[in-house]
Amino acid sequence: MNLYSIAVIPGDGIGIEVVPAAIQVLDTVAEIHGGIRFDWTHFPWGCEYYLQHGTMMPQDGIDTLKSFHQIFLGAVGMPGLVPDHVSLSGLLLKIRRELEQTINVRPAKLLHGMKSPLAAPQDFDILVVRENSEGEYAEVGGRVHRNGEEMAIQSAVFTRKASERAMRYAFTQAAKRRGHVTSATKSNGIAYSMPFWDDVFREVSQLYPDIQAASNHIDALAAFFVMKPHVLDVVVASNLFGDILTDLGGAIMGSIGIAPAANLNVERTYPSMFEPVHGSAPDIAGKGIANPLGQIWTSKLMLDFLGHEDLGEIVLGAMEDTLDDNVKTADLGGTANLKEVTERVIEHVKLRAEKGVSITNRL
Ligand SMILES: NC(=O)c1ccc[n+]([C@@H]2O[C@H](COP(=O)([O-])OP(=O)(O)OC[C@H]3O[C@@H](n4cnc5c(N)ncnc54)[C@H](O)[C@@H]3O)[C@@H](O)[C@H]2O)c1
Ligand SMILES: O=C(O)C[C@@H](O)C(=O)O
Ligand SMILES: [K+]
Ligand SMILES: [Mn+2]
Repeated sequence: MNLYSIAVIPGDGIGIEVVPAAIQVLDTVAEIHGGIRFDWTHFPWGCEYYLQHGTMMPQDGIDTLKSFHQIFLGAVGMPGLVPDHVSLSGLLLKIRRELEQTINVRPAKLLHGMKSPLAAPQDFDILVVRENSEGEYAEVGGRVHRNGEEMAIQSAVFTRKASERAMRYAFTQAAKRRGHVTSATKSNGIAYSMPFWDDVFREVSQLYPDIQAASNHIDALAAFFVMKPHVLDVVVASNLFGDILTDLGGAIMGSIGIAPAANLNVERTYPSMFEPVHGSAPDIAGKGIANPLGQIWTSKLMLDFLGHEDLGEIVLGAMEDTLDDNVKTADLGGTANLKEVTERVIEHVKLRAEKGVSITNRL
């Protein structure tokens, strides 16, 4: 029996609703497999915790997380009660940084049964590799003259090490896919960091002569996501550009509510963290109508990272079966609630397993 100890941080808003849904799916998959089990340990960290304790997580929170295999997180943020820069930097960004989850992997592909808001999309399958440790998110800067003519300075940090690491990861992924990497740049407007990013990209691309490399300015690339997403394979981007492109990726898939993500510690020195692209969605929280598919697809990414790609495939297949049945939440134009979608996904996981779609053959 392979036991995976997972730290669970549902967080805030719909995180508290979608995380248990995905856990149910993972427990079902584990039961069917028979040789793996998940041991879930829940941590009530988030904005409510902050309002009680004055911190988003305990002082030794990071050390606590280090003893787990992986982290499964929902979303962080209650902007009405805690400023976003306080909540995100005290929990989400702190974990990404301190556990050296330097790469954020975010797929955007047209699933069976999904309707894209694009009028006539060709099949697309994009993998965005987002640099996750520095760039525009670096904690360098400050605010001065608070009582007078206030000003703020925030510097972006681009190191060769982190840029190269994200790019190498992107090329490695492209080699397993359609062999194409597009770099998001903005060297026509940002005169130091982006030309540097481009130089590193050129150097790294020379190490992978079989992979086609292209560079596009972020503004044009954003338009490509809408006009011709099918031409893109792997996209490598800085922290901020990757953030923006992946909400757009969710949008062209049909809803940000289905977009998955993985914050990877590629060296596996510390746990990685699996959490969907979307946030805590305060506008729909507590109503049981959030789309659980982003969190469920995210659980597939965790299965993949744990080496159970066959199980991950079943989960994604069961999601597509559910969409094909037209069992959809309101963000997808449907009338089903979170519970109904989750139950249908679980049914399809079981059906796929019964049909022997892959589990037994591949064990
Ligand atoms: N990784 C994270 O934890 C993360 C990511 C993004 C935003 N946030 C935080 O979440 C809060 C809200 O941010 P926001 O409104 O900019 O982004 P958001 O992703 O929470 O919501 C944007 C829109 O998408 C909808 N949506 C998102 N997920 C959905 C789902 N699963 N099902 C159905 N609809 C869904 C919401 O209802 C909303 O209309 C803020 O505090 C923000 O900082 C956290
Ligand atoms: O900016 C961030 O990284 C927070 C959130 O928007 C996300 O995409 O995870
Ligand atoms: K999230
Ligand atoms: Mn985002």
